[in-house]
Amino acid sequence: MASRKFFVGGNWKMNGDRESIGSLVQVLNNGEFNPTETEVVVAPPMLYVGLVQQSLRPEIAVSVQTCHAAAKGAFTGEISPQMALDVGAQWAIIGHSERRNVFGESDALIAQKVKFALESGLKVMFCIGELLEQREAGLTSEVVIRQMEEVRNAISLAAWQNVVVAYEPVWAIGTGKTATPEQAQEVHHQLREWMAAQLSAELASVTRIIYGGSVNANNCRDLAKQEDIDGFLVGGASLKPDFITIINAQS
Ligand SMILES: O=C(CO)COP(=O)(O)O
Repeated sequence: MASRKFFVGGNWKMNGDRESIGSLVQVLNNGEFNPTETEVVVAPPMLYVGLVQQSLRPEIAVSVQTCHAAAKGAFTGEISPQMALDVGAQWAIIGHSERRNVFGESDALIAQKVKFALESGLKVMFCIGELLEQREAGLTSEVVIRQMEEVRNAISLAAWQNVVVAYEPVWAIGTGKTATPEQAQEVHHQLREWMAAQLSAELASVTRIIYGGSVNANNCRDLAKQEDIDGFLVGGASLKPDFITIINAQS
């Protein structure tokens, strides 16, 4: 098996204020983990990205939670990859289910955003995942593969080296209902097979596929044991000291 560096992202979503974010940064700065074994990235709300970047230990990278597919211009409320890079972010989360389902971002728009972010020099946590009714209708593979295809059609093969794929079943996000290790492994394995067939055997073996959806300090170890689960994208638990336990899930 190819060695893929374990990857743990913390998606803080629209949570926190200066005080609580300051405390969380202290927890992260004091937490023990081995940066040669695990890559750690946190995504604060946009307004705090620069502040977090300045106060956080350098072994933890900073991400934005979305960014637009243009460098600048008349896009009220948006930020560009260039701005993210300017304040020290190295990553963007793109295609999160809340962007897709609450803000109506289409597969096509998300593919454009992934393309533009990568071309601008950001690395991308690209999120995919099915709704509960899609899972119940047996459409999980079809949905996640269609989401992958949009991005495959938009970016070059070389660009995939800066992509981490985050499988986040929508029914597991913020619900306390985690996919079982077997359910997650099944989808991750299908994604890796799709990559081998549609991208290359090399990309299939090196690309990290991480799981998101109610990951916590109790369930992370069993999930991390699965062959095709290369880490996590964590929401609620990334706001707590539990995040340090999750970072160390594989050690
Ligand atoms: O959406 C998520 C991470 O991006 C997952 O959120 P929860 O861990 O709160 O379920």
